[in-house]
Amino acid sequence: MKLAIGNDHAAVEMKNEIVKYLEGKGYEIINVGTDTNESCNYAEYGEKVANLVASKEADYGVLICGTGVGISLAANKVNGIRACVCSEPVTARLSKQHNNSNVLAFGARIIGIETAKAIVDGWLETEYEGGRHDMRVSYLTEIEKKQKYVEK
Ligand SMILES: O=C(CO)[C@H](O)[C@H](O)[C@H](O)COP(=O)(O)O
Repeated sequence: MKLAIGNDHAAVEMKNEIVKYLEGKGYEIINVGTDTNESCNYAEYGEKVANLVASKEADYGVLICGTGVGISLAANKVNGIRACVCSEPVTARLSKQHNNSNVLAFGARIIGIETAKAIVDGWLETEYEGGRHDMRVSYLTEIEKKQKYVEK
């Protein structure tokens, strides 16, 4: 399975640990950066990962910033992306099971590395359940198609 991973300056160290952890489990990683502690814009990295997932160049995406919020907001601007910020594994599992999330986000300034690993494991191990959730998830795509308020 191919995973795209991106982060801002707040999460370089945690990203590196998560990449090492996931590579050790056999996942193929596309690291879009950033790889320096220089202050940057989380939105660029959220966008890069989201585009890799939307284009199917990656199966899933993992995003880390200070809180997970800014970078997930950016990812959710890309059509087809369902990015969820999670600070514990139960929400991460349910975001896949019920919401078919395709991007996982969390905050390096909010959780520790062991919680981050548990979140990633729970999310990657869980399958989308389908059934009653299908029409709800499909409606998210319908919202994307109906957009008419374009901010200039
Ligand atoms: O987008 C965020 C807040 O939701 C992230 O936590 C960023 O990493 C954060 O805003 C960066 O803050 P900094 O003070 O510029 O390091």
